[in-house]
Amino acid sequence: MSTNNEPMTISEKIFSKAAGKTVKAGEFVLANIDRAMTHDITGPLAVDGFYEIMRDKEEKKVWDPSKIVILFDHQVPADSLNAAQNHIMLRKFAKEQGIINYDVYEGVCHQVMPEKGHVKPGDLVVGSDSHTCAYGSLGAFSTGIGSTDMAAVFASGKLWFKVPDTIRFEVEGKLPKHVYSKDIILHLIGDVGAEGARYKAAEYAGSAISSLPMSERMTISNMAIEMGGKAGIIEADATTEAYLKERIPDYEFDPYWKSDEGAECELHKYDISNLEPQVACPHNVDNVKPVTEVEGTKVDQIFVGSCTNGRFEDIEVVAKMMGDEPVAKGVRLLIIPASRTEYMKVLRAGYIEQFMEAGAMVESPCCGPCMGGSFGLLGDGEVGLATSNRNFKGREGSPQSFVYLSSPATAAASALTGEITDPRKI
Ligand SMILES: CC(C)[C@@](O)(CC(=O)O)C(=O)O
Ligand code: SF4
Repeated sequence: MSTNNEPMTISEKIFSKAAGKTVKAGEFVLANIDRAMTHDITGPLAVDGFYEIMRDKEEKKVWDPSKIVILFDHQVPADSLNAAQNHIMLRKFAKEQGIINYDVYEGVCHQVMPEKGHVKPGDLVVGSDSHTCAYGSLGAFSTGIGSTDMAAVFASGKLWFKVPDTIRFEVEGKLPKHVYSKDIILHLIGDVGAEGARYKAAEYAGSAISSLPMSERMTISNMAIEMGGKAGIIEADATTEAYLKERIPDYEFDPYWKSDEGAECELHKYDISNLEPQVACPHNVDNVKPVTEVEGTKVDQIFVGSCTNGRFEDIEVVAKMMGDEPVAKGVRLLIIPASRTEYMKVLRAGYIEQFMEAGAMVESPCCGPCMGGSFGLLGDGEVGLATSNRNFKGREGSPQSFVYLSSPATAAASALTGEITDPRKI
C-alpha cells in the first residue's frame, strides 16, 4: 500500500523503491538501477557511448561494476571479423572496469542472467536487448533499453522512466496434454495483438500460471515484448523461491513484491483448459492460429532453442516425443541449448547421442539462427519452424523465407513428419 493507503501494482512498488519515493503509474521518475546487462551486438555501442559521456572526466569508471553483466551470445563463436573485434573490445572493457563477463561458451543472455542468480524479485533490471522482459518471470521489473540509454546507465546507475500502467492477464485452467506455456503466450499475443500491451507492464497470473515450473514461466515473460509490453511480470511464489535459493546465497522470500488487491489495471481473463497448440504464422508474431489450421505446411528447417524455449525441459520434450525416430527426410533439425548449464543437462541425459543418431544437428549454446545474423539461415522460399519468439520477414535469413513459431512439442512432431504437425497426433 502507498503512504495514503492506495493499493499499488508491483511495478509502482518497484519504481517507488528505485526512485526513493512513492510513485504512481503515469509519473516520470529518475530510477536507480539494480542490474544492467549488455551483449555482443548492442554492447559495443553502449561502451562507445559511455566513453563519450566520460570524455572530459579524469576517471572513466562505470557507476558500479558489480551490477553490470556483459555476455557474448548473438555471434558466437565469432562468425565474422567484425564480431571478433567486438568481442575483443568488450573483453577489454570488462577487464578494465571489473565487470562480470560471460564469454562465448556460457550461453544466451536471457538464460544465463537468471541461472547465475543475477535477478531477484523487486529488482529494477535493464538490458540492451528487447527480450530483457524475460526476467519478469522472477518477479522483477525488467525491460529492454537502447545502447545509448545503457551508456547513461553505465555512467550514472540511473535512468528515467514513465511508470507504466498495468495490463493483467489472469489465466485459469489446466493445460491439456502436449500444450505448453508457449501456446498460452502465443494465444494471448494473438488475442491482444503485437501492440496490445504497448508501454504497459504485463502481469501474468492465475492458476494456469502459478502451476507452471520456472522454465515455462520464462517462456511467457520472454515474449511480453511481443505484445508491446514494457515488462512481463509473474509474481514470486514458492516456485520462484526454490529456484532462487539454489542460485542466490541467503535469498529470503519477501511477499511484498506483488500487486495489492484492487490495484488499478486493465484486466483480461482466460481459461486455457481446452487450448489447442498454437502457431504464429508469417510474418508477424500476432498472426496466431491453432495448429489444426496450418498443419500439413511443409517445413525445410526446424530450430529448437533460443532464450524463449532453449532450456533442458524444452529439449527434453523434443527428445521424448521423437524417441528413436529419425528426422524426416529433407528436413534440417537444429537443436541449440540456451546455455552451457542446460547443454550439460541435455548431454548427461543422453539426448545429444539420440539427436545425432536421428540426423539432427546440435550446436553449442548461442542465439544461432534466431535473429538471422549468424548461422542456420533460411534460403529463398524456405519454410522454418522455430521455438523462438520472432518471425518478422527475413528474421531467420532470406526475406523470401517464412518463419512459423511454436512450442517444442509442435516442433518435434513436425520434425518427424516434415510438415507442421499437431503434437497431439503423435
Ligand atoms: C539484439 C536483437 C538481435 C535481439 O536479440 C533483441 C532485440 O531486438 O533487442 C532480437 O532478438 O531481436
Ligand atoms: S535467442 Fe533470439 S530472441 Fe533471444 S536474445 Fe538471442 S536473438 Fe534475441
